[in-house]
Amino acid sequence: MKTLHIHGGTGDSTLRVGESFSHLDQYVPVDRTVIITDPAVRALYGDRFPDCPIIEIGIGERNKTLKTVEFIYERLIKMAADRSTWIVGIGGGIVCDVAGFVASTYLRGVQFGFAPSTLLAQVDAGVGGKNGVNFAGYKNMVGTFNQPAFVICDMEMLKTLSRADLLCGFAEIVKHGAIADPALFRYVEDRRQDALALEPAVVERMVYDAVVVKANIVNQDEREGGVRRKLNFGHTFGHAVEKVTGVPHGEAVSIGMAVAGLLSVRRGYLGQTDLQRLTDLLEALELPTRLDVDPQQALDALKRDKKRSGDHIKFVLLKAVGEAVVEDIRISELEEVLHERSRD
Ligand SMILES: O=C(O)C(=O)C[C@@H](O)[C@H](O)[C@H](O)COP(=O)(O)O
Repeated sequence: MKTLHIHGGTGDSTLRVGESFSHLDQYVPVDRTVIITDPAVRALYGDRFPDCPIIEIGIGERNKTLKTVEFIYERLIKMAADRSTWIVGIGGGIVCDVAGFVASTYLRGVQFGFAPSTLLAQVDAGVGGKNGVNFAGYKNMVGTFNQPAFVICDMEMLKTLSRADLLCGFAEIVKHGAIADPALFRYVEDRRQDALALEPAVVERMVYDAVVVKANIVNQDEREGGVRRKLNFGHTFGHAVEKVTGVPHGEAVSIGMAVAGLLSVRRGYLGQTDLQRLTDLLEALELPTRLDVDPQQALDALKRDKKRSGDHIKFVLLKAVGEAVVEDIRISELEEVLHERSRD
């Protein structure tokens, strides 16, 4: 097991990569803990949960809502959960987002931790203390910055993931390499077959290196005033694709990274060779890089992004593999790129 720390404004987060989630009882007071999970994760791992009350939420992005949050508040009140209660989210990105948001707001905040069960949640949603829910058609519109006391990344849990879920996690690992760690990017290029076969040492190294990138960025800018925006690489357009097509988050982010790569080339920041490396790697990981959606519909969804201001939007571009920059771009510039791409 390897340990990392995030020092947040509201508290510190200890990230334990390679720890077993069966050791959860060492990190929480079991008699004062409530677990939030979903039925699929409970069916797979419920027999190894510590003996605590469990609140189940529905599976899928459509449950990442204030309605689900309200349902949990009601259950917590019925259980007489008080300020000494701990909340632990065991599940994927949606469970972590909802559990983190509830824990940060119930009684103005109680202690919480995560055991993310998907690769995507281990390297992204579970780490960094940014949790929220969708609202009125806007993605992650209502949320909090608040660090979980601990995050347990148990590699064993990845063995029950579907191929599609696994690939979505690799999209976020590629993102971390692309924005800040060329060695991680190269390692994924070299060892992608072993990673897809879930070779334990290879996956654990990729998770650890990706978490190092995220922790370093969050330690510099917890509340996303500057450098943290780079973690949004591929997400600005990706969220629009996700909304319009309903494709899984990681696939949408993969398309978003390819589009951001094209924009980076167009602006003269990124060389064609590096763009090719990015799209080759995503495709080798069986991730999509092309838009199978009406560009206009995606643009309309993009205009509803919370990072838009007037006719500009904050966009993360690449200067090289391993180096990102955040720029305001005109939506019309993005429109040109999308129309060009859909004509190819
Ligand atoms: O932790 C962050 O900061 C990120 O932006 C990570 C993203 O990969 C993540 O999906 C995030 O939830 C997107 O945030 P949003 O602010 O664009 O809703």
